[in-house]
Amino acid sequence: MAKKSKIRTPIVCVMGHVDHGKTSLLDKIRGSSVVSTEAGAITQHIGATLVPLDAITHMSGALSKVSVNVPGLLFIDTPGHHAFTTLRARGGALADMAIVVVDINEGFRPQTIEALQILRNYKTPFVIAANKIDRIHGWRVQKDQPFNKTFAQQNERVQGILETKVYELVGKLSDLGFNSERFDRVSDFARNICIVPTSALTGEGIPDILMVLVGLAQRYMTESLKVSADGPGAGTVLEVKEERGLGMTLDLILYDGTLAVGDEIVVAGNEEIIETKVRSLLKPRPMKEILIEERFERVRSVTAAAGIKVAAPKLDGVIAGSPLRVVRGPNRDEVVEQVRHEVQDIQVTLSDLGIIIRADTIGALEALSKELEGHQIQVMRAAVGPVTRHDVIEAGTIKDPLYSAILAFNTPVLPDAIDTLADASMSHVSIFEGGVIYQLIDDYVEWRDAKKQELERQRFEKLIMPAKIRILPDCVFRQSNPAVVGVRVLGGKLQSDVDLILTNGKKIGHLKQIQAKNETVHEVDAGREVAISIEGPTVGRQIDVGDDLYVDIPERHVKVIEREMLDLLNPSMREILEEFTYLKRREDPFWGK
Ligand SMILES: Nc1nc2c(ncn2[C@@H]2O[C@H](COP(=O)(O)OP(=O)(O)OP(=O)(O)O)[C@@H](O)[C@H]2O)c(=O)[nH]1
Repeated sequence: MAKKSKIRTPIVCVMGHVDHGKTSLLDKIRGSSVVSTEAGAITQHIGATLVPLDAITHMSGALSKVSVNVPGLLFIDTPGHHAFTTLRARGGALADMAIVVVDINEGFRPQTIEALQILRNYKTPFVIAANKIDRIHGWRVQKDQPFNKTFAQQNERVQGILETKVYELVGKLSDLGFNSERFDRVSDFARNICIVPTSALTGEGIPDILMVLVGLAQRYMTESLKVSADGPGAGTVLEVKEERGLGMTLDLILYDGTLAVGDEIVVAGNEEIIETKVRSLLKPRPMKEILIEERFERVRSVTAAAGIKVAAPKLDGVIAGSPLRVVRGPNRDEVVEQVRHEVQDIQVTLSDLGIIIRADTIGALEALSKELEGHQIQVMRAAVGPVTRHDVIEAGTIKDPLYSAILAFNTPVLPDAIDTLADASMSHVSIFEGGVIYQLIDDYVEWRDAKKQELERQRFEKLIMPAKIRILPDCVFRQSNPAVVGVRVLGGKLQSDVDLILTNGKKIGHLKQIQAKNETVHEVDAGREVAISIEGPTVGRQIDVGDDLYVDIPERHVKVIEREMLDLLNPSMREILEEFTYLKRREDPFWGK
């Protein structure tokens, strides 16, 4: 089989909402190794599980008349979005394909939608496992059977429920812009996403989901899965671990070429690029040999795709998620440059003005930034690692307060950053933490919108509003210094601390205080009668009983009100504003424009 094709095993990641069955599905796939001897055995790799094609065809009862040259499937053992986004290969996702697990009884939940958005961003083919079909009331379990066999055994009512549930998923997917169908009705994988009803508990539908993945890989990925079997290896570091008797080791997923003992390799360290030589390659021992003292089995070389442990000198400081490349031939410098480039090349679009984002790995940062881009939220700085004091200070000095925020995805906030945040001068800065992208974004958007409203309200409060008043007869309480007179608010909203003019435009003085029923008030609406004190004029000279006065709104306030806040004015205020600007624009048509 390996000779027939130069196509490598596709790498698969399982995603989905909490408790919908990701781990159980992986366990079931792993546990299916108890297949008859003629089928290839499922083998445990480091950080991954290999299911050979023979085992898949055997399980599904599918005949090998379909010419398949995908050698099998390699499942990453860690399920979830985070594994998907964090594990990268050449700037894209390490996983070639994904299973999105959905509890058929619960339907789509936030993380299901998030998984789909991530897969769409990465353009990764995927299949939906409509899981927990055995929970449908009245379901008759047909252990480990392909879907069509078990479906045929169900009564009409149960079949009907399953159909309805599947169509609910089809509807949801359609809302999100995906065409989908139950897998056995799909003829064109390019047009439709396959929904495979499964039970991770009973194994029903598991053979089908494996077959659909093989089909997807076969049809759409054969180009990208081509490897030169003896070409230099390329992989992604899952973890850096110290192992007894071996020293520092790397758990690696090799996704291209081969890796052999004695190969020169290049990986990225915290501070620098590390060049070293493979001392040994280790695989987990099969379960049945568990009594043998040594936990690992040594191999001379591995070919992609595979999960393998690499022991080598100088591995201290290697970053999880780092690329690993084999140097073969004279291109050493080129390979070093490639590794350096891949680590530095964080594909995040940055703006001069925007929020600050932090994440635990390069891949996670990139995923977060892609989502933010989708929400049209600008990012000013993006970095791997915990939130620092410097981040808080930087967020505090951003000009637009709506961007004074830090999003920390799967990464902690350092104690001195928390201290700095507590400082009064940083009270306008917020940090949002979490392990779920959509939640982080929702939290930020909610905060931003509330802040925006608050700022608008404050601005509105500071603006001088239009008002027109008339000095009433028999209510002159004081002639001057200041003049105190009774007035009726003819229209608009009268506020204290404003300048007044006559209806001919002549400046009169400053309205200092408003008294309504012997109490000082800051503003009164149209129709009310109040006493006001005016600094400047003398009653009987500049003003008199029966005079109408306007509040003299400064030109720049008129600009803001007319451009942005007209909707917020009531009809009476709008009417007075029109009269007032008409008066002003008689002399200067562009006044306040
Ligand atoms: N009846 C039934 N129960 C299932 C099935 N799949 C998973 N479960 C149960 O659902 C629960 C959650 O399953 P997990 O596999 O832990 O779900 P998960 O998606 O990995 O959850 P997290 O790791 O917490 O995100 C467990 O109690 C499982 O036994 C299924 O197909 N049928």
